[in-house]
Amino acid sequence: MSLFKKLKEKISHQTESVTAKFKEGLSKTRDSFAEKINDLLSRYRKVDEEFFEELEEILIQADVGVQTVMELVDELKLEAKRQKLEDSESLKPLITEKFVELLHSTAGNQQLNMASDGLTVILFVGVNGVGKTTTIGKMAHMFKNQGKKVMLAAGDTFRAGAIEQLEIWGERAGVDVTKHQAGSDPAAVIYDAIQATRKRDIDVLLCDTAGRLQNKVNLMQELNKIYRVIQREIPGAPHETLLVLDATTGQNAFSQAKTFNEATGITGIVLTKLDGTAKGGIVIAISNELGIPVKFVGLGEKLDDLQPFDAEQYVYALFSELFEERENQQQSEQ
Ligand SMILES: Nc1nc2c(ncn2[C@@H]2O[C@H](COP(=O)(O)OP(=O)(O)OP(=O)(O)O)[C@@H](O)[C@H]2O)c(=O)[nH]1
Repeated sequence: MSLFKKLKEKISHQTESVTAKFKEGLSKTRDSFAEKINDLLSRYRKVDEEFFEELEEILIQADVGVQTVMELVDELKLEAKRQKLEDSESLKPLITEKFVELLHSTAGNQQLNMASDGLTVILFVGVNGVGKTTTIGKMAHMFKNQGKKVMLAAGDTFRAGAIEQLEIWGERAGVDVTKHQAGSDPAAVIYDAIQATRKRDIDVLLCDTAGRLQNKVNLMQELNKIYRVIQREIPGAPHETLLVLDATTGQNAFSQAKTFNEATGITGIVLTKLDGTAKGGIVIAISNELGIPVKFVGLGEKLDDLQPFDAEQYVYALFSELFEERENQQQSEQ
């Protein structure tokens, strides 16, 4: 069975709408990526050093990350040699396979860690403008659809407008928001929110925080205080600390991830605005080079555009047209 068919089979257990979302959300990346790879394949019948160099270039341009690209291409070269693959066409399934392999081996556990009993607390960190508030709103909607009772805590008391913005998302998702006045202590907001969850039998508490990267010491102190409050109230919490990163910022996302990871232990990444970039290869670079799993991706602005990250769906969305087109072409030539 061709790799493409295997991939298709693997994702067939999911609903078509998820496949469609990934395809639509990754259309910019696919368009530039697929076009370049198609062009490469048509120019090189036989693979040689130059072919691999050009492939490296394409992957780096898609923000896959230099270190990851080197690893990937070295493995491809070795595997091509081992399997005695010489024509470029036969290398294509191998490229896809390596992408999936890499994502599986480095991405770690993509499932959200939820409390086995009682309240699950999820902390969101990240700089302003990355889509943190939007992500919290989308996630509230997702949990609500799963039948869970959700509450939001307006822990970004620093940025003007952040509390109101969270309230708007709370309304949209139909969930309550615990808030204090702007400028108040974020740890106190989160403490109050935890007390409120007890009265209202809440399953999941999603906590916003301020993203003041300019001052790492402040950031650390603030987050540590929040942690202490949460841990004292709910043993084992927070169950997740999710770093929200904007895919369109490319390499900037890396430095943010490094700083936040030093300031606090990140358990997962939410990569937003993947639909807004042609450089969607950043997912691979982030999971491979930072060793932190990408747990969710933002594929659009609507409430249901936040999707659990799925390596197969991602690779299928990037490569399916390329495969389908080529397979159809080959069939019509036969
Ligand atoms: N296309 C697209 N837009 C997104 C996505 N996620 C967020 N956005 C948009 O990004 C913009 C910023 O998002 P916000 O959540 O308002 O960001 P913010 O409030 O500055 O973020 P924080 O300060 O991090 O809370 C908004 O216009 C969102 O609609 C996504 O996955 N795709």
